[in-house]
Amino acid sequence: MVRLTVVAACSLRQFALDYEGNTDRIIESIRQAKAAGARLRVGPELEVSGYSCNDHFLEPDLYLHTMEMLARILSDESCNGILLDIGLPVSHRNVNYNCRVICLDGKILFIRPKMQRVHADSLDYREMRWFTPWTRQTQWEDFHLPKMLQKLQGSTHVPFGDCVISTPDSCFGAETCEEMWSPDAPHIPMTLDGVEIITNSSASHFSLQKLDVRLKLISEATRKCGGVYVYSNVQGCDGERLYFDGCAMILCNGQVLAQSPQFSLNEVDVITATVDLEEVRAYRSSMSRALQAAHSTKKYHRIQTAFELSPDEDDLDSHRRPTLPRELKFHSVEEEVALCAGCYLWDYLARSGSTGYLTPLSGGLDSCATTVSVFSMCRLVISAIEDGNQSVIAVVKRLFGEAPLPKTPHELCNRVLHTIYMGMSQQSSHETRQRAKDLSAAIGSYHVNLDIDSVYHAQKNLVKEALGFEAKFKVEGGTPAENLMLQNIQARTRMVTAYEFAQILPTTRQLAGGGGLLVLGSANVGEALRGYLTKYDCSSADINPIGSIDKADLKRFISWAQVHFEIPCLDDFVTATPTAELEPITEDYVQSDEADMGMTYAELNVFGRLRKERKMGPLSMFQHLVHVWGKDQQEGSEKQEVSLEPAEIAYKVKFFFAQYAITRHKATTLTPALHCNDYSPEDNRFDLRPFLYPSFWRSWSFKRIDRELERIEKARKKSEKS
Ligand SMILES: Nc1ncnc2c1ncn2[C@@H]1O[C@H](COP(=O)(O)OP(=O)(O)OC[C@H]2O[C@@H]([n+]3cccc(C(=O)O)c3)[C@H](O)[C@@H]2O)[C@@H](O)[C@H]1O
Ligand SMILES: Nc1ncnc2c1ncn2[C@@H]1O[C@H](COP(=O)(O)OP(=O)(O)OP(=O)(O)O)[C@@H](O)[C@H]1O
Ligand SMILES: NC(=O)CC[C@H](N)C(=O)O
Repeated sequence: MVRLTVVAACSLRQFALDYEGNTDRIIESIRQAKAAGARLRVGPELEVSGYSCNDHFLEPDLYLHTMEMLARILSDESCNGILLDIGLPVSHRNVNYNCRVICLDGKILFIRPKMQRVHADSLDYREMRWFTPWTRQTQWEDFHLPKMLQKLQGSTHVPFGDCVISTPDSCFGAETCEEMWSPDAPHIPMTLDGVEIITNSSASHFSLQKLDVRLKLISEATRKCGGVYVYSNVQGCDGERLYFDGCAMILCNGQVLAQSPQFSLNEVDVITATVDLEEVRAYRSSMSRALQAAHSTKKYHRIQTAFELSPDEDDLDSHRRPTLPRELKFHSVEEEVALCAGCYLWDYLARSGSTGYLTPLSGGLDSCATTVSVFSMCRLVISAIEDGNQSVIAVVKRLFGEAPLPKTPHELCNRVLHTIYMGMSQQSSHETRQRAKDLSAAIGSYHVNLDIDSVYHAQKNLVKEALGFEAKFKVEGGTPAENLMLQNIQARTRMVTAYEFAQILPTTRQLAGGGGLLVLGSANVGEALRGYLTKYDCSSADINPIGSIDKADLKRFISWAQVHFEIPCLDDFVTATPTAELEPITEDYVQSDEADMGMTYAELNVFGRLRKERKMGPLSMFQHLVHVWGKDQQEGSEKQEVSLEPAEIAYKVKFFFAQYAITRHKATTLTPALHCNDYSPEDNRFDLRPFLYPSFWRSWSFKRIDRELERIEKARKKSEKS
């Protein structure tokens, strides 16, 4: 026996506060879902307002406008004939909720608010600041419709609460994003109460290799409970540092049936799958499950509708077949960096209305990675143009004016990307200057090669003239203060010069589109964590596509791009020693990042993850690393490359925390960075900490490390004696 139904999940390129654009995309997705024969369409979380409205969620205007947009969808007859699960914020009895409105044929069936304890509120989410969770499981009450909806509804109230929908042939229930991630996930009591289809409306951000976790959670849910899972997500940059990586999915009993692209420039991606509800019933028919279901006390109020999910005529339709399981498509870290940064940069360019980008290109790996991210964007855009993507074409037309549309990524790159090398005769090597030139030539960017010596000397002379003091570099016998001042003149001059050229280049090149260029930053996550950057230098920019990515991943990305983007000169960037080139190069001295920082990029990665993701203070980090990096590694454990004495580890941990505390103030002014890693130290959104610390050297936690070190060394001596 079969009972077939077609369900649809969407990835929509929503944009915070773009009410009309968002509604257009919702209606288009409904149209596409219907055209594919779907009986149920699920959209992303808060799709009408956009997810990242932040404190706008506290404004009554927003609730008015989302209701106006809902009225537009309900009164659009082309949206009839399909069950709709739409995400929007709703104010109920003066309390704001993050809701799903379930509708059919121009009427609301019920409103389901996001539930107790499972509002997204960690890392980069702040939902509890704007929304109140619905705390009463399986309970509901009447929602008083605003006047504009009363007419359409033909009544004044609809149910509001933790209910499910019962159709003549099945039952579906909604959980919202984070709810699935929680140990108390609603899909468990729902499925034990006979709900066969779970819809999930998400705004789930991208971070490297996270898709695997997401998929595991959904497949676990349906493998354990049986059932169909229809997962929808936002796509693109909706106005914040987060990139939402789409990838709508439909699963049945733990197997993937359909997946939309994880990285695409499409406005609307709709996927559908034909599922056999009888397979769900058969999967669930075990005594153990039946006993648990019988014991479950959570019984959901069922909102009845006469609308069938699997009309008989569909089963008789000889064309309709259940969708076969498939493997989910995953990308490697390198591909993820290329695609995510490329898509994000395109959204930023398109939505900011800017004319293009400018990258200060130093010949080092980081600014190379930022530059190649823009080239990746150009590749994605050209392929979207070839696919006839109208929204992309409209933006490219704005950028090209009367000129014909570009045919290659290089042509597009020449129009939108400007690279600028700002050398100093004594400090800049021929190699870095040449690498910058070579990369620009390989990707087609508009390149400027200049020297900033005259500005540097003018600045330096201010001190000489005003104070009668001639500052010297360390290698010339200067003090650390002099050395720093001279380095920072260069670093900050580069920032001013970058903005100057970003402002004027579109005029000198007579570019269409108006306005200036956006300046891109390229400080990586390790440098930000260690504070190895000059405050308000060229690391200060408008947006930083690589700010939450570590050096090792950037290296992998560039090595990958060398092959896949066919840019042979990238090899030179990967093999070069990272250097700031702020101090004069002499016969026996070349400035090096890792020597300056007193730690390696690899160590910074470890410290960063332990500090943020594993929530370790100095003492726990020391204790943990003694196990991981220590000489006495556990038998049977994977042998680590590092093998250090406890005293060396104690020193490294202390040194890291001491430097971190001294330079933490720089995190307050970091350029907004595309979020790719959950250990990003950008304190503006992800990592809320003080920026004025007492000295760690005299701290109680460091004294505790000393005491612990003493204990370890005593224990070791004792065991050596015996
Ligand atoms: N607690 C506090 N709260 C708020 N602000 C505080 C502060 N302490 C210092 N400051 C401010 O911060 C300033 C010190 O920071 P900053 O000016 O960055 O100076 P600083 O960190 O001392 O030096 C920058 C270092 O970054 C290195 N570097 C590495 C790689 C690249 C680049 C580059 O520029 O390309 C530079 C450069 O070699 C140098 O060693 C102080 O002069 C003061 O204005
Ligand atoms: N000679 C230069 N010409 C143009 N831009 C520069 C130059 N030196 C530094 N910059 C810019 O300033 C930023 C910070 O400088 P820094 O020396 O810290 O580089 P970095 O973070 O090590 O990056 P990279 O690996 O690109 O050199 C660089 O990412 C780059 O954008
Ligand atoms: N909007 C949400 O509830 C998202 C939270 C969830 N942890 C995620 O990253 O997907």
